[in-house]
Amino acid sequence: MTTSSRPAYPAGTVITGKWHNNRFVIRRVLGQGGNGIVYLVHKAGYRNLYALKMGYDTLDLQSEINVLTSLQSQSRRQDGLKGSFKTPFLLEVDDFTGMGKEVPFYVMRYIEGNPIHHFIRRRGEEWVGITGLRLLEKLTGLHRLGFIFGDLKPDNVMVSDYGQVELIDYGGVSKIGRSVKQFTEWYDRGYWNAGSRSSDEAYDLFAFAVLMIQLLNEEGLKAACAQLLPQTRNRSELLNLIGRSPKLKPYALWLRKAIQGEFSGSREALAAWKQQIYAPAVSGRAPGKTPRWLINTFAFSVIMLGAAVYFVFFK
Ligand SMILES: Nc1ncnc2c1ncn2[C@@H]1O[C@H](COP(=O)(O)OP(=O)(O)OP(=O)(O)O)[C@@H](O)[C@H]1O
Repeated sequence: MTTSSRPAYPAGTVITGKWHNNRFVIRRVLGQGGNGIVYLVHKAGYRNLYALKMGYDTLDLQSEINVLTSLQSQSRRQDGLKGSFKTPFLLEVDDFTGMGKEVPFYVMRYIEGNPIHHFIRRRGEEWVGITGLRLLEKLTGLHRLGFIFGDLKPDNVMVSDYGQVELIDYGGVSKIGRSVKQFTEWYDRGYWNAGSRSSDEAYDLFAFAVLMIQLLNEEGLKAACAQLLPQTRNRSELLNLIGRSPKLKPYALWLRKAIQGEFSGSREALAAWKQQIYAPAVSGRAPGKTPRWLINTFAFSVIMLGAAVYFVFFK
């Protein structure tokens, strides 16, 4: 993420929308990136928490808003989509007059959690299989709507304490068939001279594979990037890395296919990932397969989360 330190509004500041007149009270800064500042807010008079993104540049934020609006209207039209693509992510779009100028902002669902690399560091590498699965499901949902995520990187993947995965920062989302809008070197197919920067499902799958390599062998990935010149960088470096890393072994078949662009699409890739992580672990031959206790723990966490939501909202 590009971090710039622009002045942020302090806690307690009330952001009043020019057009809808809704008032949002800032609690704290959640994060700051190249496109804007994201605040944790609550709507005045209510307890529910939201994330409010204030853009530096009207055009950049507007294109992000257009993508979110389009995603939302398409997911409403498509039946059969599960999970967060059915629950609205974008809640409000407005302008705010502050510090002598008009600033665009939008309000979205607050995603409570930690970026995936922090989550894995804290909870252990055996969580890679299951969080990877949840992330692939999100990407597949987006692909079904006709978009690719584009700028897939650990900072844009949040994982809750219950192991649920959410994508944030839709600034890099583009329609399938167009050019990739925003990318980050390591995860970019073009950076590895492994394909074009056109928006296809394989682009996201490539980035997903690099992200998995990073989660399980960051040092190896760093070394590969540091040693190579831009013109000598190529996918065989990644393939070698996959072959050399014992921790990547259980995922090697899948990762190779994604790096070589051999999946017909994300649905096939998702099915293959599922098969790989749910295959019975053969002691000594498949280190790192998602253990049965973890699958059960994850299922239990989801049930507990459902129960907690039920008691908070319906009791
Ligand atoms: N919906 C959300 N819920 C919780 N935290 C969020 C949410 N959206 C963004 N954040 C936090 O704010 C940070 C910056 O947000 P975001 O990545 O959208 O900004 P950006 O300017 O587009 O960043 P980049 O420079 O990576 O493109 C994120 O890394 C994350 O920590």
